[in-house]
Amino acid sequence: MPTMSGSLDEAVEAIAHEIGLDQQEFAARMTFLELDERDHALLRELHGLIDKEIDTLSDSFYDHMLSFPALRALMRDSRTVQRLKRAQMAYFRSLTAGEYGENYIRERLRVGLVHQRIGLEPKWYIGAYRKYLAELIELVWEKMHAEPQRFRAACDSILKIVCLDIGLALDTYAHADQRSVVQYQNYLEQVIGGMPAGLIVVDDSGHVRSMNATMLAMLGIPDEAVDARPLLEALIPAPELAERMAAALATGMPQDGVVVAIDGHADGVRYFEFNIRRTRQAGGAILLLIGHDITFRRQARLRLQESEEFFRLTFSQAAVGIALLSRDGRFVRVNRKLTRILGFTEIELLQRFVHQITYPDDLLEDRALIHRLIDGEIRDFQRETRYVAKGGNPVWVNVSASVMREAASGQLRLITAVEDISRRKQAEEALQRMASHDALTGLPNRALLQDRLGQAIAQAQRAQRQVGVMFIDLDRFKHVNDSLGHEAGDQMIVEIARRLASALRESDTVARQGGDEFVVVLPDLACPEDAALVAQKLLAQLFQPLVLCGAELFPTGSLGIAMYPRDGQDCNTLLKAADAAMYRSKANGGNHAEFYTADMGADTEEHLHIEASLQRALQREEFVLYYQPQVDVDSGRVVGLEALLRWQREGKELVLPADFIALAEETGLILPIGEWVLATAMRQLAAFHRSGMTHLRMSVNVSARQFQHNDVAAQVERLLEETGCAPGALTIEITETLLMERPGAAAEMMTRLSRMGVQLAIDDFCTGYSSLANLKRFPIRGLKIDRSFVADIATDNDDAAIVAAVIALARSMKLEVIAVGVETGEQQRFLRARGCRRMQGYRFGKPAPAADIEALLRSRHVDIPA
Ligand SMILES: Nc1nc2c(ncn2[C@@H]2O[C@H](COP(=O)(O)O[C@H]3[C@@H](O)[C@H](n4cnc5c(=O)[nH]c(N)nc54)O[C@@H]3COP(=O)(O)O)[C@@H](O)[C@H]2O)c(=O)[nH]1
Repeated sequence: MPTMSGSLDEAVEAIAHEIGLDQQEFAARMTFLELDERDHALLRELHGLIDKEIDTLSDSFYDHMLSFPALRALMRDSRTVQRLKRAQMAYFRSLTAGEYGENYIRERLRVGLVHQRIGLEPKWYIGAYRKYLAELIELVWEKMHAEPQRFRAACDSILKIVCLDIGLALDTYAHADQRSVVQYQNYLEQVIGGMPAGLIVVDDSGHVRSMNATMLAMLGIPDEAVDARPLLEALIPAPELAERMAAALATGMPQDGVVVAIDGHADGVRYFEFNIRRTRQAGGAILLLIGHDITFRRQARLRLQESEEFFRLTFSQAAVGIALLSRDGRFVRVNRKLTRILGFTEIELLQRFVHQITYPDDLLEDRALIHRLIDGEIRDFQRETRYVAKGGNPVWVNVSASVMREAASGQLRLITAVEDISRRKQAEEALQRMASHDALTGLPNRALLQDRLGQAIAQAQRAQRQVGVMFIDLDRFKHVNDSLGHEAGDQMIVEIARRLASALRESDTVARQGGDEFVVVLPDLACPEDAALVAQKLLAQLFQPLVLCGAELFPTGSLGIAMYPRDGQDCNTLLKAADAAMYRSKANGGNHAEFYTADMGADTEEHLHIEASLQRALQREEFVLYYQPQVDVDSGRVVGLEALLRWQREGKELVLPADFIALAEETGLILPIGEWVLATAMRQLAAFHRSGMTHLRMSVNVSARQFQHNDVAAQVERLLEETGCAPGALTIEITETLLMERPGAAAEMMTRLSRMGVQLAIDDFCTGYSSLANLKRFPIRGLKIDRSFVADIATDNDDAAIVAAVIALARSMKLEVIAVGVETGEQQRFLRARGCRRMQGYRFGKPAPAADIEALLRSRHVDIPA
């Protein structure tokens, strides 16, 4: 609603000016009312008579006024009534005061203005004048009834002044009212012109009466476009709008939300929404159309719908689980994928908190991250963690989480994407297992063993305890492998692994080192005796019957024990110590346990040193061949030579085979070394033959390992070709053990050699207890009687009997026989007496370099002592 600006005085001044109420006008009004100085004097006289009664007059006047509810409503409280009464009394007094100058006029205008402002309509205050006049005249009558002429004159004066007052008040009232209407119209125009909504006023024939600036702008038409009162249809050709306008006109019902599309705008189709109201005016009904351009709102709503649909589809069909959580972790919304990952229904999940489905071990870390997220320390996080599915199984998931504020509720929400990574984790675990476990037995491998041993040491260090490390090597496993085949060997390893594992505690570790070697770690021991007890238990567990390929075996093992901290402070030292102790056990016959002692350490170091030196020796050509003569004692002729390997280390004494052959076999270096021996011996034999000693034979030792891993037959074939050596002059000496361990492979190789014309002899005959049946299977040309028997034939009846039997056996099988290690005449005679003519020993010549041997050979025969 408009309010009058400026003060009451200013408004009074303005009204006086606008209605032209100056001195002249006032004087004219008084003249017309015949109000002159005589009236002034009479009223002044009257004023003196009634002044004291004015208060009573005022009271009864107000009693009358307050008996009308409409007037009572204007005088809200007693204070207002009192204030008005005082004003009224002042007015009554001024009316008869006889001073009717500028102040009097202003005061009258003020009264009229105030009445207009408070809404006291003229009917009330004219009525009030009537009441007031009636009482005043009665009062005057009381004072002047004795003088009727004077009374009549006084009444006339009172009427004049009251009429002057009424005229002034009515003029002011009417003018102020008119001013309000104008002001209100201005106000409305400003409101309508400035309102953000468009407004169209349409008459009942559909012509536009007016349109506000906003609507003109919305439609993109100039002001003049509506001057001629066009049909609205021409400006907005929309049947829907016309229809709804007709309905509003006919029924008077508001028509809201009428959406109209208007084409032809530079920026494409625009959409308007109208609310239609019918109102009445002089001359008939009119329609008010209040319109809004909803193009952007509509587009925004469509986009919102689109994005909501997009989100809904993405959420429900996502390939990952998605969940909205409240800040305390309650599931607020979940998608289908998440229910599938966890096996819970949507309802079940919405009744749970995320911590209720988190794997207990992961809970602490998950919670900490969620708190940091909620506290704003981090914006998001990603973590691999475990949830617990409905059945209780843990499920590995990759969780990506961030926070958002929900638009509708303003609540903080956690939004999480949950990817099921169980299969990847399983694959990783399988890979990890493969990397840390032995494929055949499933036992921890070397890498994991190192890890477990490291942990056991650290734990024992903290708790002042001891750790037992055991190295176990199966006895004669190679024999099983070679004789029963690799499959049987694998079965045996698996069974041994099972036996060892079943004999140990959960906290112990048994690992496979490779081949037939196992390592056991016993953490948290009080003393070495505890380890000894476990060792006995393990050996007993091994020594249980095992049936492989129909054969019953009783596996045994060589077991070495090292103790932390006594024998070493770190993994490697302890493993080496246990290994050395195992070797000692093996050297002492196996099937028992040995604790590590300091002297074993020295052996081990020496072994390592020799191993490295052997490798260098090959490169530096430090190996040489010595040759020992083999003589026919009857003729005294050197019939053959045995090539014997020597290691000439720079600046050191000659090293004999006993000190390095076993190690060379263990490390595999025997393969290149053996090949070198064969080539050198054959080359030397060819040289001797070329120099005329064509009767000479050459024996070369070939170890079992060479037979297993090198194709000796192929090597010999090639070397025969290369060196020009006569195959019939070459004898390959193999050990009896080789025949026993790999009879099949040995037979095949020997047959090939034999077909080339190469002869074969069994070295160390009788040391391996090979069966006669075996001998018959192989293309053997000769036997060598080991020097260990020869040494004691004079003193040991058993040895003498064995040697005699071997010679007899050889003769009966038509095999050549040669005795080695003949040093004395007694031995020579004994052997000769039993029928052995060929001998080798210091009695006839020690092994010597080729050059020295050549001199001996040139002498054509050896001096055979009697
Ligand atoms: N695979 C290979 N093994 C080889 C090779 N060279 C030798 N060997 C093996 O080493 C064993 C020991 O050889 P060596 O120390 O050379 O001893 C030989 C003779 O020196 C020794 N002998 C001969 N007569 C006597 C004697 O009267 N007294 C005595 N104390 N020792 C004597 O015997 C060894 C020869 O024996 P054998 O081989 O059985 O004929 C040797 O036995 C081979 O196994 C090689 O190149 N490759």
